[in-house]
Amino acid sequence: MNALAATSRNFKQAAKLLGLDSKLEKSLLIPFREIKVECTIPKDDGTLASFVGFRVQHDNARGPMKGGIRYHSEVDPDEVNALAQLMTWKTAVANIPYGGAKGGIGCSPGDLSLSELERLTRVFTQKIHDLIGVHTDVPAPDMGTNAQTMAWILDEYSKFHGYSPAIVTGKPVDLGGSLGRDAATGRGVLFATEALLAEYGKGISGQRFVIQGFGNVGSWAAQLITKAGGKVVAVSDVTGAIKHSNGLDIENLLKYSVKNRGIKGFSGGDAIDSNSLLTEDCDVLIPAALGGVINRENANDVRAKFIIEAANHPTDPEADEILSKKGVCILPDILANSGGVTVSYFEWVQNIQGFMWDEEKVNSELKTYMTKGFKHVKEMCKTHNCDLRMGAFTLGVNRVARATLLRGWEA
Ligand SMILES: NC(=O)C1=CN([C@@H]2O[C@H](COP(=O)(O)OP(=O)(O)OC[C@H]3O[C@@H](n4cnc5c(N)ncnc54)[C@H](OP(=O)(O)O)[C@@H]3O)[C@@H](O)[C@H]2O)C=CC1
Ligand SMILES: O=C(O)CCC(=O)C(=O)O
Repeated sequence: MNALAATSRNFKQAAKLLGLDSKLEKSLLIPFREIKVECTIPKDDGTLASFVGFRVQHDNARGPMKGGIRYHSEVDPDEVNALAQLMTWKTAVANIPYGGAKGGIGCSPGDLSLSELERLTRVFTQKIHDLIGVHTDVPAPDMGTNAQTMAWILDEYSKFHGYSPAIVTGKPVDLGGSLGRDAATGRGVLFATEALLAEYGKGISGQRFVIQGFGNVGSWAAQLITKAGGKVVAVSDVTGAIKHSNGLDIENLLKYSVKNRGIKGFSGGDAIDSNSLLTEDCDVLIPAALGGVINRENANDVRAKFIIEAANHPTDPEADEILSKKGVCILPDILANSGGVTVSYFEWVQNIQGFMWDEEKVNSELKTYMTKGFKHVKEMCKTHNCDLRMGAFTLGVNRVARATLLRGWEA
């Protein structure tokens, strides 16, 4: 099932549980605005290359639309639409004053030089600058983009609108980025996992983790889990997968992967088939890369007891059903990975206030938001007698529906 069909299916199930009016349901599902732009750049060798960029602004009932920008070969309009919708429910679950958006460019960032990436980012920003804004739509990093990408967007946007640090979050600290934003999604994953495991009388310490993806989210999650006493027994990235049943040396693996642009060839573990990573023996599985990776093909073989969705939409609804029958507990993306957008909100607040928080304050506020989010989701599970995914969806959708109704429909 594609990402849009899967996300819309979860939304509709939540709307049914909430008894939403059918017209309101339809209006919440349809995006506010879908933008598609053509971006042509001269490559370093002088030839021209064309790319298609997207920004889907899904909903703004609760505040400015917010969400990352992805650079990946598989970016397509349906996927961006689904990811934008997920942002709407995620910001509502986190209870931060935002709506949802997502963007992306269909490209392979690894095949572009730094100057080509800069040109592409600047052209994309030129094409969308009048449709984003500090109080309308605020981009951030996602797969294939990072603080440097945000710095280029900030610079290009500021040429049209005057210096505007709050136009993006996840930017370098030297340009007004927040301390702690880089680690925030991984740290939020740690806090959410702690909250979930505590319900089962368990802690991070002694649990065995498998992590798919060793980029921003996966590598921070691995470092923080290790620091908290967890054992990361297998990890993968695009170059390969590696396993060590006594726990990988994450610090060294990180150094190795930065130096070698991937984990392939790391000598501190055994190389395994990337396809088998998700079905490795472990207590907690953390997908932190692409969507749709846990599906009907492999769900029956998953051996983890808990799945923490650090990636967006890693689990297909068909897999959800299979895993639920197997008794696997899934902490859904719109709660599990909401630490990133939560600290993005802190960054935006700091930019607007013109005041910088120290890292301790950022991390402790993040813990408060993640813990509250988990508690509110559990309350919805109790009210609607549903699993954590539906608990999160009903919480998010209900908050957005209430804001929409309060704002009214008068033209
Ligand atoms: N960044 C953030 O703050 C947030 C991100 N997310 C979600 O988390 C996920 C990861 O994002 P992020 O860490 O930022 O992205 P990055 O681009 O930093 O990292 C992505 C990682 O996934 C790896 N990867 C890509 N394809 C595969 C594959 N087929 N198998 C195994 N690994 C693969 C990449 O490998 P390689 O580097 O070798 O290409 C890389 O290690 C995405 O789903 C994103 O939407 C959610 C909330 C916030
Ligand atoms: O930090 C943000 O604004 C958005 C992060 C994001 O894209 C996500 O949570 O999926």
